[in-house]
Amino acid sequence: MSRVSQPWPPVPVEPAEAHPKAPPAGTELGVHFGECFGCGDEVESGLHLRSRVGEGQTVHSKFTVTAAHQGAPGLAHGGLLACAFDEALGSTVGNLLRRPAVTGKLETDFRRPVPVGSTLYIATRLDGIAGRKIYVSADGHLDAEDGPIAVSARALFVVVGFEHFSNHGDPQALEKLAAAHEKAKRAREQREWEINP
Ligand SMILES: CCCCCCCCCCCC(=O)SCCNC(=O)CCNC(=O)[C@H](O)C(C)(C)COP(=O)(O)OP(=O)(O)OC[C@H]1O[C@@H](n2cnc3c(N)ncnc32)[C@H](O)[C@@H]1OP(=O)(O)O
Repeated sequence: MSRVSQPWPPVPVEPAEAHPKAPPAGTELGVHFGECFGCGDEVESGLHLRSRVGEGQTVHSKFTVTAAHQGAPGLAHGGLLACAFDEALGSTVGNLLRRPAVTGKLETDFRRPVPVGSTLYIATRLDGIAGRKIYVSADGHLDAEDGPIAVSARALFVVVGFEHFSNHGDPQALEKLAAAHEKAKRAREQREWEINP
């Protein structure tokens, strides 16, 4: 099997313009759900991936590989690395486009082993949109933003209605999440009012 990839995006696309209310470059993106394996701070063995908006249609994420993420002794599990990319790519789509979307297809190229203790710096870019289909890709650099590429990924996200999550997920958890977001929004508005009434 050759490493030569198919053209990307695989179909003609429109440029993926960030939503007018997308967070600007430099913004640290918070945890979108505390119990998320990718970013949640309530999951002890999770990835605790952290992301920052970059210039253009990009997001920079990073996570440190721990013993809980091993496949072979001392090395990150490939599926775990794919999970990190799913999170980084999904966070890029959600935050920059502000449209609910789920992963339809995720393709990974594992180029170098990723040892426990190393940090993967994942640079993600929006590649284009075709109707409900959003194409996005990323490179994971080992131990520095300009380190060697250890893993690359390309994905198709498909825009869905919010009912996707209420019909198929846990409605009670969704309500809890919505209430937490509302509380955070009110606190932010209150802070802004105190600074600049
Ligand atoms: C601030 C917030 C932060 C938010 C931060 C969030 C970070 C979390 C990141 C984690 C994200 C996840 O893991 S999400 C969880 C993993 N993913 C899932 O559970 C998705 C499960 N799959 C599905 O529910 C469904 O198959 C869908 C929704 C993907 C598609 O179903 P559908 O709605 O019926 O639409 P369908 O017509 O089939 O597909 C729409 C178009 O996409 C194409 N398409 C669909 N799947 C594929 C595919 N695998 N490969 C090629 N093409 C595909 C179809 O051909 C079609 O093209 P055309 O005919 O239009 O040309």
